[in-house]
Amino acid sequence: MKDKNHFLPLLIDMSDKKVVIFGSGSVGERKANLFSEYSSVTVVSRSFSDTFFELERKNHITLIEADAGKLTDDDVNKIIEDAFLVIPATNDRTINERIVELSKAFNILTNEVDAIGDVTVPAVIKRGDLTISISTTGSSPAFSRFTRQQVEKIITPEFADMIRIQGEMRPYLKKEVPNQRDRKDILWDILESKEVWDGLEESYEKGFKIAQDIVRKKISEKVR
Ligand SMILES: C[C@@]1(CC(=O)O)c2cc3[nH]c(cc4nc(cc5[nH]c(cc(n2)[C@H]1CCC(=O)O)[C@@](C)(CC(=O)O)[C@@H]5CCC(=O)O)C(CC(=O)O)=C4CCC(=O)O)c(CCC(=O)O)c3CC(=O)O
Ligand SMILES: NC(=O)C1=CN([C@@H]2O[C@H](COP(=O)(O)OP(=O)(O)OC[C@H]3O[C@@H](n4cnc5c(N)ncnc54)[C@H](O)[C@@H]3O)[C@@H](O)[C@H]2O)C=CC1
Repeated sequence: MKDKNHFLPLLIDMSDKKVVIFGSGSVGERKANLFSEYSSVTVVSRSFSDTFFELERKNHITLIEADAGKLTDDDVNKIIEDAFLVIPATNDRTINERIVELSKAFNILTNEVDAIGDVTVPAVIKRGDLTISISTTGSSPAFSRFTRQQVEKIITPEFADMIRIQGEMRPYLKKEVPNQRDRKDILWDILESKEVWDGLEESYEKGFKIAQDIVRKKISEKVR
C-alpha cells in the first residue's frame, strides 16, 4: 500500500522527455492530449481513432499499431527503454501490470490508471506563468476536476498581470535595494495593494504605474 503523504507535486521540464502510453481508449486519449502538449509521446495500441492522427499532425507523437499481448519483452523494452514515464492505459490489467514490471526494471516512472503508480496526474490550471496543480492522490478524480472548475472561476486575468508586474520588479529591486527583506516587503506591498489590483482591471499599464509609484515611495523611505 502506498503512503499518500509521500506524494509531492513538482514542476518537471518535459520538453526533452519521452512518454509512452499503452492503449488508446478514453483514458489513453486524455493522457496523450495532455502529455503531447509538453513532451514527445509514443502511443502503442491495437487501433487508433481520428483524434490520434490529428494529434500526430499537430504535435510530436508517434503511433505504434500493435497488440501489446503479442509483443515480446524485448519488443516492449525497445519501445520503453529511453522513456521518462510509461502509462499503461489498456483495459487489460494483466498487460498493464506486465508493462509496469518491465518499466521498473529500467527504473522508469509509471503512471498507473487503475492504481496509484509512482506518478499521479493532477488536474491542471495554467494562466500565463501561473500553474496550479490539484490532486486528491487517487481518492476522487472527479473532485479534482470539480475543484479545478471552482478555482478557475476565481483566477481573473489580473492574476497573470500581477505575476508580470512582480516579474518585472524583481530584477529592478535586486539592483536598487540591497537588503532582501526590504525587497520582499516592497513586493508584498504591491501584492496587497487594492489600488494596483483595481488599476489592473482597467489596464496593465495602469496597474504597473501604480506599482511603480509604490516602489519609488518605498525606495525613498528606505534610503532616508
Ligand atoms: C489515480 C489517478 C491515476 C492517473 O490517471 O493519474 C486516476 C484514476 C482513476 N480515475 C478514474 C475516473 C475518473 N477520472 C476523472 C478525471 C481525471 N482523472 C485524473 C487523474 C487521476 N485519475 C489520478 C488521480 C488524480 C487525483 O486524485 O486527483 C485527472 C485529475 C487528470 C488526468 O487524467 O488528466 C482528470 C481530471 C482532469 C481535469 O478535469 O482537470 C474523472 C472525472 C470525470 O471524467 O468527470 C473520472 C470519473 C469519476 C471518478 O471516478 O472520480 C478511474 C475509474 C474509476 C472507476 O472505475 O469508477 C480511475 C481508476 C481508479 O480509481 O481505480
Ligand atoms: N486513470 C483514469 O483517469 C481512469 C482510468 N480508468 C481505467 O483505465 C483503463 C482504460 O480505460 P479506458 O481508456 O476507458 O478503456 P477503453 O476500453 O476505452 O480503451 C482500452 C484501450 O486499450 C487498448 N488495448 C486493449 N488491449 C490491448 C492490447 N493487448 N494491446 C494494445 N492495446 C490494447 C484498446 O485498443 C483500447 O484502445 C481501464 O482499466 C479503467 O478501469 C478508467 C477511467 C479513468
